[in-house]
Amino acid sequence: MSGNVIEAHGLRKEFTIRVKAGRLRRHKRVVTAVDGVDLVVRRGEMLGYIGPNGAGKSTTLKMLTGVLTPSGGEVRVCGLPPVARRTRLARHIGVVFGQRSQLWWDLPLRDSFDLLRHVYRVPAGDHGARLRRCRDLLDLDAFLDIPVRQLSLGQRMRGELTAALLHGPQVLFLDEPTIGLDVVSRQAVRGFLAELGRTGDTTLVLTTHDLADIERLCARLVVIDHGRVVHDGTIAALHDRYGSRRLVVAELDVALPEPPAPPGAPLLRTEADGHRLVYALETASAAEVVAGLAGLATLRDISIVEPDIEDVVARMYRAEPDVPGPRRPGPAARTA
Ligand SMILES: Nc1ncnc2c1ncn2[C@@H]1O[C@H](COP(=O)(O)OP(=O)(O)OP(=O)(O)O)[C@@H](O)[C@H]1O
Repeated sequence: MSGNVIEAHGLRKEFTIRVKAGRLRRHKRVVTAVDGVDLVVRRGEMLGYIGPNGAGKSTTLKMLTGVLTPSGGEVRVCGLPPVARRTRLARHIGVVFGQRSQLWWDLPLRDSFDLLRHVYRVPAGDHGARLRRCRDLLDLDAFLDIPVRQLSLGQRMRGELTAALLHGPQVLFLDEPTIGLDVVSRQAVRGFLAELGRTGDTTLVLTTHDLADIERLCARLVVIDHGRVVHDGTIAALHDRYGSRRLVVAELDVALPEPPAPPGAPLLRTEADGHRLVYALETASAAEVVAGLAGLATLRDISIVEPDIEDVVARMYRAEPDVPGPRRPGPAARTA
C-alpha cells in the first residue's frame, strides 16, 4: 500500500427524498449530498473536515467508513473498498460518531473494553498497553467501574475514544468529538488527540463546528460546501486566500441600543448582553473605530485581536461578495 491511507476521487452521494407537492401528491427529489469530492490523506496526517450544516461532512465520513454506499466515484481506505470490505476495514479504522456508541450501555466501561478485546481479537499485551495509555491520558480510572448509561457525556466520550483505539487502528474518524462537552472534558479530549497526533502513527480525520478543535489539532483543513471541496490546505493558506481581518474588541460600561457601524469596519457580533462589540478591520484603522465609539460610550477596555479563524470561516460559508475564492454552486438538488 502507498503512504496514502485514504484515496477518494470524484466521490458522490445522492439521496432520493419525497417532497410534498400539494395535498395528496408527492414527487421525488434527488439531493446531492456529496458532489465529486477528491480527498487523499497520507499516513499520520491530522485533517479537519469542516463545512456548514448540511454541507456533506457526515455523509462523506459514512462513505469512508463503509456505512453508506457511494453513488459514484472511487474510494479506498487503508487500501480497501469500504463497503465491500467493511468487516476487514473495521480492524484498521476507529470510529467515534456522536450518535452511535460502541459501548455496552448496561455494563461498566471496563467490561466494554474487555469485550472489545475479544471482538477485535487483540493480543492481551497490546490491549493492556493501549488501555493503560488511555487511562492515564484521559483520566478514566474514576469511572471505569460505572455502567455506561450512568456516565456524563464527557466521561462517555472519553470512553468512546478509548474503545475506538484499543485495536490500534491506522485511521481514527471522529464526527464532532467535542460537541456538548464541558470545558474540562473538551480540553481532555483535545489534549489526548493532540498527543495521539504527535506520535504520527494514527491518521486523524475530524469533523467539527468548533474551530478551536481545528486550530489546536489539524495542520490541514478541508472545507466542504454544498458537497464540494472549496478549500484544501493549511489554516494559514485559508487566511491568505480569504484576506483575514484583525478585530477590535471594545468593552463598554453601558450597552448601546444601536451600536455604531463605522465605514470600513463591520460589526461582527455583540457579546455579553451588548457590553462587548467586535468589529472587523477592513479599510478602517483601529484608531478610527475607537474614536467613533469613544464619542458614544464609556470604554472599559479595548483590544486588537489577530485574525480569527471563526471570522474567515464564517465569511467563507456566507460567501460574501467581497470574499475572493470559489463561489457557491447553485442548490445541489434537482427534481426527478
Ligand atoms: N439519509 C438521508 N436521506 C436524505 N437526505 C440525507 C440523508 N443524509 C443526509 N442527507 C442530506 O444530505 C445533505 C448533507 O448531509 P450531511 O449530514 O452529510 O451534512 P453535514 O455536513 O454532516 O451537516 P451537519 O453539520 O448539520 O451535521 C443534507 O442536505 C442532508 O439533508
